Amino acid sequence: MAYGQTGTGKTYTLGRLGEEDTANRGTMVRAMEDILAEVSPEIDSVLVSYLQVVVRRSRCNHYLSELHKTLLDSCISQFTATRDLNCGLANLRYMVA
Ligand SMILES: Nc1ncnc2c1ncn2[C@@H]1O[C@H](COP(=O)(O)OP(=O)(O)OP(=O)(O)O)[C@@H](O)[C@H]1O
Repeated sequence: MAYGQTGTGKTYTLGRLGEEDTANRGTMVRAMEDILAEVSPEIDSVLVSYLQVVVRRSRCNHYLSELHKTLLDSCISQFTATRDLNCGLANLRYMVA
């Protein structure tokens, strides 16, 4: 999990692929590597979901508690879900105006 102001390095820390040097891989990519090393394609299936929360105003605590309530109530309809059909990655995006 990463949180912070825009441009502070969340994607850099979590998502770098490290295509030229594996030492540069991000945390999320390393975790996926470990998981995929343990699965058998014949018998296992792996589902990946990704939740992105965008808070546009400065009253973060108010919106984060709203999000917490939403998650507890399982109001999934408030999320915009997109799915990359090529890789199966689900991107759940919760927008707070
Ligand atoms: N530790 C770091 N070393 C070098 N460059 C960095 C580092 N962290 C971030 N950057 C660079 O800073 C820029 C912004 O980083 P990044 O896109 O990861 O931010 P972010 O928090 O994910 O932003 P947003 O919330 O807008 O998606 C990128 O060009 C990234 O390469």
